[in-house]
Amino acid sequence: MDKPTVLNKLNEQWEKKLPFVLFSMPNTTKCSLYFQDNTSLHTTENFLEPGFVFSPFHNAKESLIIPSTVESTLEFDFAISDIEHTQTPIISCAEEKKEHVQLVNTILKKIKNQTVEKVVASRKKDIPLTKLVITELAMRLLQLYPKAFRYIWYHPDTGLWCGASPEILIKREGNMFSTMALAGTKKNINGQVVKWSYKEMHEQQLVTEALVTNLQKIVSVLKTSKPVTVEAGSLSHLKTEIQGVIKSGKTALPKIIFAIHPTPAVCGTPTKEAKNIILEFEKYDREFYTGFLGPISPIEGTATIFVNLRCAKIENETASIYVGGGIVYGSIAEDEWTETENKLATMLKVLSPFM
Ligand SMILES: C=C(O[C@H]1C=CC=C(C(=O)O)[C@@H]1O)C(=O)O
Repeated sequence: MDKPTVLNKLNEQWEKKLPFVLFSMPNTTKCSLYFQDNTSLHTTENFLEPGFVFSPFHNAKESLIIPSTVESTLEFDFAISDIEHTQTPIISCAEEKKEHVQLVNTILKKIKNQTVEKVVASRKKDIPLTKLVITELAMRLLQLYPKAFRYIWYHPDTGLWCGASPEILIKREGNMFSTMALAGTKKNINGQVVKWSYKEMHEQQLVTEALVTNLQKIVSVLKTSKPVTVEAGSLSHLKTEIQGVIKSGKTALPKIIFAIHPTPAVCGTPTKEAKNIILEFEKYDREFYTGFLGPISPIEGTATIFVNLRCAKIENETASIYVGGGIVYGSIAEDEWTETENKLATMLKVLSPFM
């Protein structure tokens, strides 16, 4: 299908307030659009039906799905052309900073008295938009972050979500799977090699350990790489790749997902205690941020599911951008605030023409 036809369909769905999801896999220039001609809200528990699943951070047992059939799928190829790389100044808000610093300090107290070892503290930043052109949003997202998993999801019951995620939760093909432990954040400075501190390496190591421990129950072979530095937009992270073979090829995808979700890259460790702290002390509902999403292939046992990071929700001419960071012993509240400010840049760059 050609690009104008697919973008016209995207526009039509958006104008008529009908559900759709547009996405592109990392390092590809192929873009898919799944759409519905009614506003039914579909859910899935077994992830067997082909489509695009969308799950919240909390209470993710029932995932939303936009089913994909031949009739309800369009695809096009695009070029990574020059796009205006606007740098949007971040307008720091003293009140928001105070709140986030308070949250980080509360978590640091919990770490000190050994209730938890790590908690991911997050917040949302609301930005008024003047106008939103859905096709332009799509093309900016696709072209600005070619290495990320890029998506726009819309359903009248959830509102519009979009993002450029650097993190795979699970990639499965038959009984082979891979995942990654992604944590630690530094802002890229031209020409400088990133140096990681002990605190950042420890913060990332906790994610690797939790993934390995939780996966050991359902896999027969498990291989982990050495941590390496990877770029995600204007940031760098530490990443360990984990690959393996699932004990029984028939193990259902949700079983694998729920063995690891939510990982300490988005929640903390131990999981239950970290999640309770998040639900009690974060002053907002994460909804789909730090949930998971991605396409389930019609080929049984094949799916790539991502973590919903570097994302925003757009509703009533306001974009809410979601950002967070891992807190461990030795974290400094002021630095954690700066890290979340730096993470805002990913979606601010996409949204800048609409602000
Ligand atoms: C929770 C987020 O990032 C996670 C992924 C990479 C690095 C992270 C960190 O350095 O804390 C976070 O664990 C976010 O971007 O909102």
